[in-house]
Amino acid sequence: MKTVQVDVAVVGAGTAGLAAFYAARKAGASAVIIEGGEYGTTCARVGCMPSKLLIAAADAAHAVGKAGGFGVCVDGDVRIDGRAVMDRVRRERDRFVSFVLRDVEEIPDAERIRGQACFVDDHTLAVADHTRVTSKSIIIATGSRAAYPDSFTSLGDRVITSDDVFNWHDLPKAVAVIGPGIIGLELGQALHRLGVRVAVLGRGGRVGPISDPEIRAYACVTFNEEFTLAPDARIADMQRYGDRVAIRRAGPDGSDVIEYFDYVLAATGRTPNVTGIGLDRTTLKLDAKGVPSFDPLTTRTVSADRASPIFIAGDAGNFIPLLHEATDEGRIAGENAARFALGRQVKPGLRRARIGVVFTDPQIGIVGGGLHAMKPGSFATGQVSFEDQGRSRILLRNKGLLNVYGDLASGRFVGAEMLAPAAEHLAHLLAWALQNEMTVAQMLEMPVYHPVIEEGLRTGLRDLDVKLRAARVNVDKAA
Ligand SMILES: Cc1cc2nc3c(=O)[nH]c(=O)nc-3n(C[C@H](O)[C@H](O)[C@H](O)COP(=O)(O)OP(=O)(O)OC[C@H]3O[C@@H](n4cnc5c(N)ncnc54)[C@H](O)[C@@H]3O)c2cc1C
Ligand SMILES: NC(=O)c1ccc[n+]([C@@H]2O[C@H](COP(=O)([O-])OP(=O)(O)OC[C@H]3O[C@@H](n4cnc5c(N)ncnc54)[C@H](O)[C@@H]3O)[C@@H](O)[C@H]2O)c1
Repeated sequence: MKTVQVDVAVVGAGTAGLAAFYAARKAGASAVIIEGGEYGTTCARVGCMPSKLLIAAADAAHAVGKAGGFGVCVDGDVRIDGRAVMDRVRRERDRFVSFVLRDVEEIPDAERIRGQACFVDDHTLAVADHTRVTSKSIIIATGSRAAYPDSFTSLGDRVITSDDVFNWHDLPKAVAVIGPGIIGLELGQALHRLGVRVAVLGRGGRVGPISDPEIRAYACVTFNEEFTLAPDARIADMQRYGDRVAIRRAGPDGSDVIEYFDYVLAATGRTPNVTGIGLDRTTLKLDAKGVPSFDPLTTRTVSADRASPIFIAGDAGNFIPLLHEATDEGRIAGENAARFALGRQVKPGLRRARIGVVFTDPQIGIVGGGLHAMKPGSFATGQVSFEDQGRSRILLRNKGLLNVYGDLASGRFVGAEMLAPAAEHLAHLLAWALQNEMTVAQMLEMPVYHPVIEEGLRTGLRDLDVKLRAARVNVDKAA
């Protein structure tokens, strides 16, 4: 058994782990990074990048279908070559992965350890059966994995997760996507646009990360115009039937509907990789899901009896499982783990305004914590529909509804939920305003070009401004 002694040991060489490792070294600590799986990160291998590559192909197919609306006639058959689609997805994915691999290979061999790491105690890790690492502080950056109910396993190789999709060499004919969350909606719509028969089936009525009932209802109708989305599908039974899966569920009129699919794509959520890594041998406090409790500002975990030497970052912490948050948390964890190891004070790091984008069409955008996180009665809502919005109509992308929320007491913008064309851009503008604590009146002083989709956002903000002013007049009158 080899032994290694360092200031900081990072478990997991994903986005958060790499950011943590570089930050710890930059802060003057000696560090090692331990990887139990393949190098390359979830984002590049099976996450953000391949999913957006698949969506890009789907959007190209969709654009051909819409061209007639502009008087541009594509005569003859439009054929989707599934092999070519998947070939590009895998080729470009491999290119993104290669950039990560190049960076990882620049890390000196002595600072990189391969193998599954497991805690022995708060300061010690066993890596596979070959290395024991003793470290002044440790960062858990082990990521997450797709999770689905045990009952799905009876479907054998017919149940797949998003990881499997990006290794396909061709497109199947029919896929049932279970779980209308972020992954289910993105992949479900993309597969549909690529000619796969798709049904996206949920439980309980959720649609992606949307918590505003108006936006959710609008999204549900809009997506259903294109493909089957049943957020509360009431699946009675899923059975393997030869090489296919038969799904029995209640149809709209209450009668039984049975449909057959090549695969069930389980998109029922992800679970942090914190089981089986020996956390029971540490002094960490764990939440109900077995995830270490931690302070999101410092990323330091909470230990039973003293200042914890263990930090956590990225999906492993299950706080905001998004790429840019993994990078931020990794950097904060790396800096703080180094400070702790070198006998300095742990400090809060920068946490940015919350933003979420789902790459459907129209896209979903959430800014702030979402409607469900806001105190009832404390805010007003401004609204805009994109159905008659100038630029959106020009582009034939006039589908969408946006709600913006403003704090009644301060007049500040506090969040938004939308299904909108170019929501990725609208959400960024709004997130920047949120982080700068702008009032709605200040936001309306900002320039808006013509004709652009942002004019729609301005209409929503004007509506909100009127409501905030009216509320203030009422308060003044009452006083
Ligand atoms: C299909 C899909 C699409 C996505 N799209 C987006 C998107 O568009 N935008 C966005 O912001 N986010 C997106 N995400 C989320 C984003 O990919 C993750 O939030 C991010 O990759 C998490 O990074 P991480 O460093 O925490 O985990 P990872 O990159 O998974 O790194 C964790 C590493 O730890 C290793 N590991 C685990 N256990 C051990 C152990 N015991 N010992 C040693 N090593 C270990 C793993 O092998 C892995 O390499 C998507 C995710 C998926 C699945
Ligand atoms: N664009 C992006 O930023 C992006 C894209 C993909 C993934 N991600 C990240 O990946 C994470 C995981 O995504 P996800 O879509 O797997 O999880 P999710 O939590 O967003 O969605 C899971 C969905 O499955 C449903 N569900 C759970 N169990 C079910 C069951 N038995 N039957 C039917 N439905 C069921 C839930 O109600 C929910 O709608 C996201 O939270 C996000 O952080 C982000």
